[in-house]
Amino acid sequence: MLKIAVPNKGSLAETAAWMLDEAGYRGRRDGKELIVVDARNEVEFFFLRPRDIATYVGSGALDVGITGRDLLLDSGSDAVEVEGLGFARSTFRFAGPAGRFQSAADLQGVRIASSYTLLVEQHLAQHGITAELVRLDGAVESSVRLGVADAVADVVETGATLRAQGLEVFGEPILTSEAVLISNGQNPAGLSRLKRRLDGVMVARDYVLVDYDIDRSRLDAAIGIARGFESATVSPLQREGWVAVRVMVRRDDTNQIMDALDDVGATAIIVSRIHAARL
Ligand SMILES: Nc1ncnc2c1ncn2[C@@H]1O[C@H](COP(=O)(O)OP(=O)(O)OP(=O)(O)O)[C@@H](O)[C@H]1O
Ligand SMILES: O=P(O)(O)OC[C@H]1O[C@H](OP(=O)(O)OP(=O)(O)O)[C@H](O)[C@@H]1O
Ligand SMILES: [Mg+2]
Repeated sequence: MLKIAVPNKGSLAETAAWMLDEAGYRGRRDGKELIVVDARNEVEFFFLRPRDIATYVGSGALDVGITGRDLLLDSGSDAVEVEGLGFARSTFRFAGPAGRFQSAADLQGVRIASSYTLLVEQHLAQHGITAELVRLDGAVESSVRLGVADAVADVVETGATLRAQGLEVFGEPILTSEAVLISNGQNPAGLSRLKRRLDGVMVARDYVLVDYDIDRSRLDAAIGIARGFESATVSPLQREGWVAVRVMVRRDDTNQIMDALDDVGATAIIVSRIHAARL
C-alpha cells in the first residue's frame, strides 16, 4: 500500500481531490473522512492539513504527498519535490506600503510578517539582511495597517488582496510556487504508478486533440504551426493529394492554432478533449 498525504482543506484540496478522482482513485465520501483505503489501487489516503503534509512525508510516516512548493520549503522537511502539478500557481513576495520599500535590501532592521517564516529567514540570510520576523497564521496583508509589521512576505496570485490593503510588491520574487507531488524515496514502485497516473491527468487537462484535412503540398506549413506532442499523425485521405492530420496541442493555444491552420489552408478543423492519457 502506498501511503499518500492529501490536503484536507484550503486552496489545494479541491483540485488535488479532482486530480486523484480523474486518476481513477477512490475519493472520500464526505469532508470529515480522514483516511480512505483504496484496496483496488493499493493506496491509502490520509487527509491532512496542507501545512503538515511535508512533515509527515519527510518523517517517513507516509510515503508521498500533495502540497505546495512554498509549504514544502517552509517545513524544513527532508521530503523532496517529484514534480509540479500545474495548479495553485502563485508567487511568494515581499510587499509593503506603496512607495516605502524599493528592494529587499531596504528590509534591514524592519518587522516582516509572514506565515512562511523559515522561507523568509533563509532568503534574508542568503542576502545578508537581518530583520525581525512576525509569524502569523493568515490574512497577513492586514498586519501592516494594524501596526504589527512594517512589511509582509506572502502568497500573491492576482495581487488583489495586497492592493486592497494599500500594499505593493517590491524586490525579486522569493519563490514561484504551485502544487507539487512530494516523496521521501519510500515505495518507488508505488510512487512511479501514482506519478504516471497524475501525468496522464495533467496531459488530459492541459492538451486537446486537433484534427484537420489539408492538401499535402501545404502539410509542412501546417506541421510548422503545430508539431504535436511527439509527432503528428498523418493519414491519407480518399481525396487525391490530401491528408488528415492529428496533433496534440496545449489547450490554451487552441484558437491561435486553429486560426493559423485555417490561414495555411487546413479545413474541417476539429478539436476534441482528451479523456485520459498515458504517454
Ligand atoms: N490565492 C492563491 N492562489 C494560488 N495559490 C494559493 C493561493 N492561496 C494559497 N495558495 C497556495 O495554497 C497553499 C496553501 O494552502 P493552505 O490550504 O494552507 O492555504 P489557504 O488556501 O490559504 O488555506 P487557509 O485558509 O487555511 O489559510 C500554498 O501552496 C499556497 O501557495
Ligand atoms: O493575490 P491574490 O489573488 O489576492 O491571492 C493571494 C491571497 O490568497 C491567499 O489568501 P487566503 O484566502 O488563503 O487567506 P489567508 O491569508 O488567511 O491564508 C494568500 O494567502 C493571499 O492572501
Ligand atoms: Mg491561506
